[in-house]
Amino acid sequence: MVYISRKEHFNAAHRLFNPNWSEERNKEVFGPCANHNWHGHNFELIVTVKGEPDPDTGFVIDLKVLGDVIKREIIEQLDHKNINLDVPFMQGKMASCEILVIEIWRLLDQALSPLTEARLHQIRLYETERNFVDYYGE
Ligand SMILES: Nc1nc2c(c(=O)[nH]1)N=C([C@H](O)[C@H](O)COP(=O)(O)OP(=O)(O)OP(=O)(O)O)CN2
Repeated sequence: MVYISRKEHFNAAHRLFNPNWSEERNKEVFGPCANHNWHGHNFELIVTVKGEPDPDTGFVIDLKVLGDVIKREIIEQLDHKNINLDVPFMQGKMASCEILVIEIWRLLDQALSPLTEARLHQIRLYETERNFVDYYGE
């Protein structure tokens, strides 16, 4: 089994805000990311798939295909967008990196399944240089 990864990048804005809470409660929980404090991040997205290398090509997956799928399904929807307002798959959801990575997995899994026998293994999403989340579809 070989694990192979592709890194992509997007810039997006968001705020952390629970509409069921008061502004005071939002401020208490989410601090400077809450309420009307819209702000942006330079996200790094690292997608790892796993599989056996094809004997004819030596590829688990063509990295060009993987990159194209990530760009089409994810980057085009998120880059230079407001995650809370502009991104259909995040409507009604909290714009945390945990929820974002779960939704990214769902979309990539759907898109990759018909194209390849390789399977998603891990998605790592950096929200800042120091804050990142890993998801394994569990
Ligand atoms: N569990 C989570 N906690 C936090 C999330 C999140 O998505 N899940 N998000 C944020 C903020 O959006 C952001 O990640 C934090 O920004 P910031 O404090 O500016 O992070 P930095 O690493 O750049 O800042 P330093 O404080 O200088 O390390 C908060 N929490």
